[in-house]
Amino acid sequence: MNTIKIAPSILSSDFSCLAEEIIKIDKAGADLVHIDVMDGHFVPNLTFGAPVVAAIRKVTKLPFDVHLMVTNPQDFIEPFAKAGADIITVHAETAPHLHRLVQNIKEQGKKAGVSLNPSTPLPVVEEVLADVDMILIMSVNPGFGGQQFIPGAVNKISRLKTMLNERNLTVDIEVDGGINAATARQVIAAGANILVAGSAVYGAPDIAQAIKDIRGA
Ligand SMILES: O=C(CO)[C@@H](O)[C@H](O)COP(=O)(O)O
Ligand SMILES: [Fe+2]
Repeated sequence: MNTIKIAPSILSSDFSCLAEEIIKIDKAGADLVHIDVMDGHFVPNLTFGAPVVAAIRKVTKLPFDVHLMVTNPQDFIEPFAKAGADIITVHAETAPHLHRLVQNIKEQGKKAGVSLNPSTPLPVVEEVLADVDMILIMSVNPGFGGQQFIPGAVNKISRLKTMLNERNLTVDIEVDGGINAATARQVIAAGANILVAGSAVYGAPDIAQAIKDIRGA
């Protein structure tokens, strides 16, 4: 659990050459490809659908970390699973039947993640902690890349880590939004082990160095 994984978000990549942008992070040492799926409803933006994921599945063997920011995640689990997702994360705010959704993801043979917006309290996931593979703590309000890190995420990660330790559970803690070498240091110290970074990776002059700096923070 101590290995830090870096998941560059292709939201910050150049969509006109998406395949090359993914090959670039693969060669630069990324551990996962973070794919932000936005529906223009849960969040004010539109991004990728399952056909895009199926198309880019051909260009890399890196695991696909699909972050579903959609109002009706139950309709998208199977399409994204079939398209080649490895981890499927749903937002707790979109899911009155969160336990069922987590089971649906696992029935597809995929790892199940649950995400929390900055304003959503941790106890919302307490009852599914034993069922999930990953909790994604949002450190920005979802919808856009390039936003500023919300410092309250650090304490939230620490409290989640304590909840997991108390229950003797091994669950990945992913953090997403405003991650760079400086904020990475804080979230790693708090207990996060998967770090999403969009603009800090794709906006860097040397992508491999940026990944190295975040991992080593
Ligand atoms: O889910 C989201 C935004 O909603 C993220 O995955 C962003 O794409 C992260 O971008 P940076 O904050 O790292 O630029
Ligand atoms: Fe994301």
